[in-house]
Amino acid sequence: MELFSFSEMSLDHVPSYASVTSKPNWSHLTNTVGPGLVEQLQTSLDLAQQLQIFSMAAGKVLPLTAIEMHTAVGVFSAAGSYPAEHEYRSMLLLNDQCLAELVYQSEVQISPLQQRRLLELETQWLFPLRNALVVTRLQQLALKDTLTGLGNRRFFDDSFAKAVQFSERKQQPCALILLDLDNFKAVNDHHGHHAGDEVLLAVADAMRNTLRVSDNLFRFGGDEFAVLLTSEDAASAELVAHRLVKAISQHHTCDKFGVSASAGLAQLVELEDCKSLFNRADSALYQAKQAGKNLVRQSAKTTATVAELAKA
Ligand SMILES: Nc1nc2c(ncn2[C@@H]2O[C@H](COP(=O)(O)OP(=O)(O)OP(=O)(O)O)[C@@H](O)[C@H]2O)c(=O)[nH]1
Repeated sequence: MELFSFSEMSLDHVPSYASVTSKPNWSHLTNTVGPGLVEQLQTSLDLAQQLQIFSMAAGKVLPLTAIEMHTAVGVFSAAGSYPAEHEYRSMLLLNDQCLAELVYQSEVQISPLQQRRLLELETQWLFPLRNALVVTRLQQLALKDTLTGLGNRRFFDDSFAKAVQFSERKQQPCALILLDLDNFKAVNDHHGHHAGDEVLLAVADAMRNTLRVSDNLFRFGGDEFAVLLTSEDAASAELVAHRLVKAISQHHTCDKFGVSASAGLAQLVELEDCKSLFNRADSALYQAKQAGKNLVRQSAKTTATVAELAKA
């Protein structure tokens, strides 16, 4: 069965948005396992928090070591989950749609009676879960570039500020790579906008395939992209930048249209702010373009450079 999918999600799929957000009538639901679960679940629209609330109730039915929830908007694990020998899977269905699949793990065999009691709990979760799924998906859509599915500029600004703050507090490395495609305008001019979009999708694919995690990839619009690296990933940022540039130029679609990418890289230095780090990566990108394109240039990682840029 298909997971509750938002792929073509518009609010038309939901009978009425009001019906999703307004309080449903719970009277038909059995509440034999413990009062208050529905109310507790309704206090949050955060999927991870709802899973946590649910897992506490489920833990009273039997000793569980893990609960994992698979949804169309991601996979979530209850805090402290660890694998065990016995597994039980259950689909959370609402109006013939699968909202989620739950995977329970336990050191002991899960009996039919316990399965039934878990089902009673799951039933109480259906409406709060659907609400949280809708909200999460809308939040995701607001932060994603519609063409490539990468994070958009808004998401970047937010993530960038958080990453810089985190790195300064923890004294950990943080690096920013800005990429701009080379000769992209010619694709639009000679082959049409559709071919241009195909190239942008290919670039996003090449970038995703190059990096371990893709939630730090962004498209600013046009042919500009950014990669935000923190902790140990930031230490190997130069290597990553070279890999990205190579992966883009070697992607068969980019190769077909003669498109490559130039990259500018900057590593955060002590007491530096977002603006300065961004400006240094941007200057390095400019240098890569000037030096002949399809290249990586790195901003000198010195506080003197930062001071000079701040003065400029
Ligand atoms: N197909 C497509 N084109 C876009 C999109 N957004 C912006 N563009 C086009 O992207 C092009 C960007 O132009 P430039 O960066 O100046 O072109 P370039 O040829 O890459 O220039 P260099 O960086 O000097 O190599 C313009 O032609 C825009 O119209 C989009 O979403 N889809």
